[in-house]
Amino acid sequence: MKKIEYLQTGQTARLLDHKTIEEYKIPSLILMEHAAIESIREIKNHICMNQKKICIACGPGNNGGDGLAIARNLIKENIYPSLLIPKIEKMSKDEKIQWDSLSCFDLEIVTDINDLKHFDICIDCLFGNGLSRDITGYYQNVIETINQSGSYVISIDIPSGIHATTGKSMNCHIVSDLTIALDCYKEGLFINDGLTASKKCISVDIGIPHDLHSNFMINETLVKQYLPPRPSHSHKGTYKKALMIGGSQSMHGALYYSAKACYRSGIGTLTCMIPECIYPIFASKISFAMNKVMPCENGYFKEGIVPDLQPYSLISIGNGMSLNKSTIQMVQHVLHSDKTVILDADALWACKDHKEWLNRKETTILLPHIKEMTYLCDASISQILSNPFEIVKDFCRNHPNCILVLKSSLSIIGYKDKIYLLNQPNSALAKGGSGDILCGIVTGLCGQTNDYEKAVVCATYIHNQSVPNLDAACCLPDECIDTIPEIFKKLRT
Ligand SMILES: NC(=O)C1=CN([C@@H]2O[C@H](COP(=O)(O)OP(=O)(O)OC[C@H]3O[C@@H](n4cnc5c(N)ncnc54)[C@H](O)[C@@H]3O)[C@@H](O)[C@H]2O)[C@@H](O)CC1
Ligand SMILES: Nc1ncnc2c1ncn2[C@@H]1O[C@H](COP(=O)(O)OP(=O)(O)O)[C@@H](O)[C@H]1O
Ligand SMILES: [K+]
Repeated sequence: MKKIEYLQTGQTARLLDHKTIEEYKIPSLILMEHAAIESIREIKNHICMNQKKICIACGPGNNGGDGLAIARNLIKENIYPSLLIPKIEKMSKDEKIQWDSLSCFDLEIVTDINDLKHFDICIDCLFGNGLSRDITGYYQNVIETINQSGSYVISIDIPSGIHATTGKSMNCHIVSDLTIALDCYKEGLFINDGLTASKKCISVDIGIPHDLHSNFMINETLVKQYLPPRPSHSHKGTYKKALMIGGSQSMHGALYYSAKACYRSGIGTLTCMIPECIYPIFASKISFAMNKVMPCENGYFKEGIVPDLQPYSLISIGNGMSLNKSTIQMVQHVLHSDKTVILDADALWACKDHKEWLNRKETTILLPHIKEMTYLCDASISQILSNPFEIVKDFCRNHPNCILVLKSSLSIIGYKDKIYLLNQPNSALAKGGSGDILCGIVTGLCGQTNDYEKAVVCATYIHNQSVPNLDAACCLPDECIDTIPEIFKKLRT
């Protein structure tokens, strides 16, 4: 079974290493030994090492120390790697200990960088989390030679040259076939140059106490723990009454998708508030939800309407509403209520000049894609793309009762000082309508628990897993929605 996986910046990962060593009194050499043993286990899961020419390229820090510990553990299995090593006097304290522990073995030392071209497998232990400046000269030469060698490249902790926090290449970087992140994934693996620096990324446990972590990768194991139960003896009133506000003449499909996905995800009762011009078509497509029909003007909600929100405990707003004054008025009215609110699509735009509306006592859940995120912060699309984790953290620090899902092929969820990352690209969702489905699943799950953080994590995962058995290019939103029951079933087993 897959395990719980963690996420940190370069700095916070170092802090956790430090805490483990200083407070938990676990020596760094023990962590290094775990790192070596677990890395070898994973390497074997990916490539056969027998009869292969293997080189371990070690840098001057503890990443290099990991490499030497891997070498010693491989010898136990009768595998004798060659080593590229720094000058002994440049080695860190722990790396020197690892080097001394190899003194009784006669491993080949690579002295000519050109010889790096002749290995089947290269284990990259040049730099990890301690990379502090641009790589030039000798190490640049090493990195470029490894990249051109055609070997199967395995990077330990992070591809050398990628900054663990920013994901930016420090002048040059290794491109790896497999990256084995030690203890936790570093944010830099998923952004900027980091995103394409590894073909595959996994993490291994190296003995850092799990309770030190509070930022998670969203995977099946986590979601199984977070999914709200569905007691057999429940009835519709056990769950919440949700109201979905949205729709307009030209976009009636958006609310239809949200409503259908919401019902598929377990809501107790659902009312859809729509402008009257779309009532006939909407009612002909949806029979399970109640409809609250409001006056309309030019195909949109009429300005100045003040709907009664009292019967509902959960309100989503925004899908298919359009950018106009009545949307702003409705969003203002909803955010001034004492209800849990889910803001999506055009409702996010409506908050552009009114961020103070988000300073509410009740929970507000926001589901922006990258463009919509520009309405919520003072950053451009390119600034958000190159720094998404910091943008999400900054927003959540300033809006402590908001749960933010920054959506793209990677989705980042922020709540207070916590971060979750979903990194499972699914291009079936790269279509209009997908966001509306997410809004529906979020509403459905929030209708079954008051732990909205967990509900949003589950919803984001369930949405991401909706892959009909069709080519990704060909899926319709309805077909994605129709996979939701199977995903729930799998999560409950
Ligand atoms: N005790 C710990 O903290 C553990 C650390 N581990 C490993 O240790 C790594 C971090 O170790 P370190 O902090 O020693 O850092 P690194 O091994 O990443 O490298 C730091 C060393 O590289 C030098 N350096 C940095 N940038 C350079 C550049 N551009 N050109 C040339 N030299 C450069 C620094 O002066 C320093 O000597 C982790 O990524 C992980 O692989 C693991 O062994 C697990 C336990
Ligand atoms: N390639 C992809 N991989 C994973 N998820 C994706 C991908 N493309 C889109 N998505 C997801 O689909 C949804 C699209 O939302 P959005 O852009 O708001 O769509 P719309 O407004 O058209 O309904 C988001 O949840 C996003 O994370
Ligand atoms: K490395």
